[in-house]
Amino acid sequence: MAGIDSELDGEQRVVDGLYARLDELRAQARRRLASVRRAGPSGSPQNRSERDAFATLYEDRVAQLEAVEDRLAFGRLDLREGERRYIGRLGLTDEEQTPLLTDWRAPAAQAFYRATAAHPDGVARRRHLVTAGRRVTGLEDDVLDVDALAAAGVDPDSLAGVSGEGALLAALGAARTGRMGDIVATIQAEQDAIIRSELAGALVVQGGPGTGKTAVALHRAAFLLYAHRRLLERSGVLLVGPSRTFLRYIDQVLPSLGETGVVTATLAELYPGVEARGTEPDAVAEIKGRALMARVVARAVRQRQRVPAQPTSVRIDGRTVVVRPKDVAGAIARARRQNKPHNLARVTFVRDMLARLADQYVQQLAWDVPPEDRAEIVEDLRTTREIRIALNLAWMPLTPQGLLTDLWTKPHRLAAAAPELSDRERALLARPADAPWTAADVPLLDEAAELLGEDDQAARAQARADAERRTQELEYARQVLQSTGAGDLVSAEALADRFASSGPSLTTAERAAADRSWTYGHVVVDEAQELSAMAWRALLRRVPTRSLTIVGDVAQTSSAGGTHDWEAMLGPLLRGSWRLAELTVNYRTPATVAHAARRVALAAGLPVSPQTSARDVPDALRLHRVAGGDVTTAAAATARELAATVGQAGGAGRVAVVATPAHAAAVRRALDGTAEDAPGGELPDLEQTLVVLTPGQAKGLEFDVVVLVEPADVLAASAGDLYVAMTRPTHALHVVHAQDLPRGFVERS
Ligand SMILES: Nc1ncnc2c1ncn2[C@@H]1O[C@H](COP(=O)(O)OP(=O)(O)OP(=O)(O)O)[C@@H](O)[C@H]1O
Repeated sequence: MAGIDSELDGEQRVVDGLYARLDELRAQARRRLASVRRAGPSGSPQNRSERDAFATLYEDRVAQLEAVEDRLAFGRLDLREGERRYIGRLGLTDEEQTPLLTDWRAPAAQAFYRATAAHPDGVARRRHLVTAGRRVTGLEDDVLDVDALAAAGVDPDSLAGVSGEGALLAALGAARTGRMGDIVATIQAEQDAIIRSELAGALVVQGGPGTGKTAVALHRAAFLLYAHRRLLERSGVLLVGPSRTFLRYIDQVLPSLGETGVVTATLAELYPGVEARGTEPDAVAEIKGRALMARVVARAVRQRQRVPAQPTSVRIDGRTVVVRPKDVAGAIARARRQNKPHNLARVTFVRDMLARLADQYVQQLAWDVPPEDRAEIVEDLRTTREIRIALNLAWMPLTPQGLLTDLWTKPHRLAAAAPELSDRERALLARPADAPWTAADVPLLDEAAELLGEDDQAARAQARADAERRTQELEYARQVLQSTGAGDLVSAEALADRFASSGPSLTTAERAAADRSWTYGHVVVDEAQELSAMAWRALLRRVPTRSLTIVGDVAQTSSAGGTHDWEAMLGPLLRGSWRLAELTVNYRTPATVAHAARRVALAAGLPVSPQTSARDVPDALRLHRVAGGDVTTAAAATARELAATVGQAGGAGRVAVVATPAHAAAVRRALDGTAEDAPGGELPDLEQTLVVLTPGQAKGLEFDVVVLVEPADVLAASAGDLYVAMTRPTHALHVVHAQDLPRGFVERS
């Protein structure tokens, strides 16, 4: 024991030293920030923008250093050659640039996650440091090379971790807080391989519930930003999640890993300027998500380029010009040959038609028209109302919203554009003109925007001017960095960005989120099985390099437009060019519950991935049959009781009731008397001890205890939903039911 105690003391001294250095760096960044702020609001505009840029820079640095307080250092590697390396949340060096702490993402840290006794990778011992605040409370050693340790004179008594819970099991059993935490101290080898997988190409990560897909996706984003900082800082990383609630659940993870610049969005938010608040039946969303809708939208656009049946004669200054169907057909054909988006090609069409009409006009004059007068004639024709109307009817300028509204509200337009759909399917798509946009409309708007284009002449001139200004700003930023010596904190590019945005300060993330045509350096998609073919098209447009991390589970699919087969969905879109990685260990759900969920999913025919559970918990599956009485009242009572015992001092411990929407509303009423202020609703607050959710809302989340209401009804809606609901708890699943349990729920002996 004395050996362990003195080891603990030794580690405490090291950790104290690391925190001291962290405090020093924080103080330094705060001092720099204060001195920039003290400079006051005077000076030339150039000075001011420089000062603002530095202020933001130091603010970011202070925030970053604050975010790494918890478990700053969590590991140590003793290499065979005798070197010792501490692993932590970020890299630290002393004033002489001697390394004190190695960033977990650095190549030098990789062995911490990967080395095994069979493949020690030069490591003699791996040590996990368990800390509470700044105190080292425990150690756990993996001896990978006994001989090397003995040769180095290590006292076997000083080896820790033979007793006590491992760092991983401690993390898995900890009470939940309603916010996802990082797993940086306990990343497992199969996860690490995915996190550090190369940037290029599309990587699909398939894994059952609780295998760490979300955790891995987030750590991978942080890793890629570290390993490819220059590239990704400018182009940005987009993280797509299934709902706002989910994005809120995970929003602490990246900052705790020192990264704040990732754009997060749901698919419904992907089209700037459109808030998709509407809801619609799954059957409607499914039709809108089909790949053939790309053809429908394209056809709808082409059908707005039309040759009139009759000529239109227009009198102008005593002469007659005729908009002839033959001319319109010729002008349409020429404009189409340009292969430009509709609104841009329209410019060619109009120019061509006006030239033809001007020819007619000139032929009626008794004299030769000089070129400068001809331009005037063209202008007169262009501004003549009847001609404008005739040309618009032939080639209408369109907005994506206008085009789509027309399709949903005018049955004849939809019938013409979508002959592939049945009458019943087209009837399903009909809706009133003032109905709000839905999430499934968003990819269609995006598709339309792509085909329609905008008249971008002004935008292109602006882009040229911006490029010129940028070159100057970059040069200036380089000079500033040279003279201030702040090059260790920021690149010239990042500083130039800050100069450029001295008005409202826009980061790469903000600019990317506001720009439909922004292309990201990397896109991470979570719960990717839910995306429809049209959603994928919209997403892939934002990452032309196809550098993607796609994580999901094809057994958990609940949306009708989603997929149960990665190859079927992604094969055609990525032309077969994607690689698959699988996660096989369930870190969340106790084995008993995981087995029950698996049996139910298999009985329902879902494509369940094989997995093993990292642990089991006694009494993890509890069945409550309600004989007489109401199942939702019984569920509310059970949940209230559990919340009282699960909620812990310090605020940890969470209970969720998961039920169909109708049952969820009833449970909420039973809990609080009114539906309005009951826990849950549209945007549930996951930090409450007790929350009521639908399976869709619970997707991707986890709780200490889950109360599942009437699984037969959940199954009737979607087998994927039941699988999701059953796999949310970290400790226990309580099932409250009046009907028989679905097949597979109870193991037959
Ligand atoms: N290596 C690890 N160390 C500690 N905890 C881990 C590790 N891997 C996963 N976990 C934990 O397991 C739980 C499940 O992880 P996560 O939510 O990422 O799984 P998932 O595969 O996305 O699940 P689902 O498909 O249900 O959404 C989380 O609490 C996560 O922190």
